[in-house]
Amino acid sequence: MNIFAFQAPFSLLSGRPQLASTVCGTSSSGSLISSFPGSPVVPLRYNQRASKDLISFSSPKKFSRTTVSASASKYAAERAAAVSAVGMTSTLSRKLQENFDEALVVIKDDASPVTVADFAVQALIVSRLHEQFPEDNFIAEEFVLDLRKDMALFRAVCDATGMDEEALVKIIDLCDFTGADDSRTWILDPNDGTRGFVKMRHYCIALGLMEGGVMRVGVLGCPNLPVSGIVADVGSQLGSIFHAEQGQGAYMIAEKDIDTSSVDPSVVLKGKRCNVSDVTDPSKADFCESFEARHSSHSLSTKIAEILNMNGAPYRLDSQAKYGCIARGDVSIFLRFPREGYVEKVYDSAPAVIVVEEAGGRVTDGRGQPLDFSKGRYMDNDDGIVATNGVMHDTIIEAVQAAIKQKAAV
Ligand SMILES: Nc1ncnc2c1ncn2[C@@H]1O[C@H](COP(=O)(O)OS(=O)(=O)O)[C@@H](OP(=O)(O)O)[C@H]1O
Ligand SMILES: [Mg+2]
Repeated sequence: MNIFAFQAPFSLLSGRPQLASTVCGTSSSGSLISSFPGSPVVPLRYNQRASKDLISFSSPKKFSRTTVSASASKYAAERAAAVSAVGMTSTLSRKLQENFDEALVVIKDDASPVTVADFAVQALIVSRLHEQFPEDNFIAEEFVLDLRKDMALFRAVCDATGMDEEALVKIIDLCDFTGADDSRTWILDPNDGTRGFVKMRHYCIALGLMEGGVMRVGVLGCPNLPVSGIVADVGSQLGSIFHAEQGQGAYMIAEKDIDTSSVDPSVVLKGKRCNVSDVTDPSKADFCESFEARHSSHSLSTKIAEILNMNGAPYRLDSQAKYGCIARGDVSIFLRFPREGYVEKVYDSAPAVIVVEEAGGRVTDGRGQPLDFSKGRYMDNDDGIVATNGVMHDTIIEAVQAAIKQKAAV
């Protein structure tokens, strides 16, 4: 199948599903639609690019680190490479979601789905970064083992990336670094929120660079997130890319404004500065959480909201797009409480944390302790994750602890 050959109609409204159960269905044209009861179904069309743009993505112009001007920040070359690669693959993911083929989904051992987009994005980003930064290490979500489970999927990933089978396996196999704290390691979730992706909701391409155990760069590509506001409406322009570098602030750029054929910082590193909200009273704050109740306890977050007199219903959306919404002040609080036994992976949050922090926010575990991404693929954190605009953080942590105690007492 040539994934670039046609552009299926596609619509999406994100929002607060628990206000009234969100209606999801399939339109006569085959596209998934979602809406709130009582409101009209509003078809939204993505900005679409010519297919030749997509195909040229795999061969960007090359810039070595020495091409960065003397005044550029320490990780400007890395940030530009990451923004360019995420911009390119955001557009590819959109095409793959528009032309989603449910026959090409493999179920992994943890019972979660993986798609052509997950593998294609991982392969394209890692091959670009490996070419530019050959000494760097990679931790990314997907493994060759799952790619080999379905030959049709394997071939579709080759088609989408333009890579042959051998090259594809080599690149995906690069992504299981288990080394030391002082290394330079790229951390990638190529399709954060695959369940959202297959259900035509939100997902995110989340990429970060860690050096010496500290996050230095973070980039979030959110193809279905409007460039302003969380909820897509008629005429919304979709495709928000967030990027941040340690000490340099956080920025948001519309996906369509990125020159993905370049990795020159002066060309690529553009956007609007992100600042977290200035809400100081939790009862006036909006919060967000996972769409999937299996990923984060909605009952605990409801209790926390009660303690804080937060009357507004939460925004529920998949992926690290939620952290982008905190960074640009759309919402002020993000709560995440996975079920007992779930082991947090670094790519679930590392790229996003630096984006929120550089926008002035705070991200900790549910006890208020910093998150540690330096121990390899898996994190030692059983306390959930709380992200806020900073000023309310201690108050929210107190409420989290109070809610956990109340729940335990029942
Ligand atoms: N079992 C389990 N428990 C808790 N959290 C989990 C689990 N599996 C995946 N995650 C989180 O799920 C989101 C995306 O993960 P993935 O990229 O693996 O995709 S998938 O949606 O699970 O298919 C992302 O969170 P949300 O998007 O907020 O739901 C991951 O951090
Ligand atoms: Mg993923």
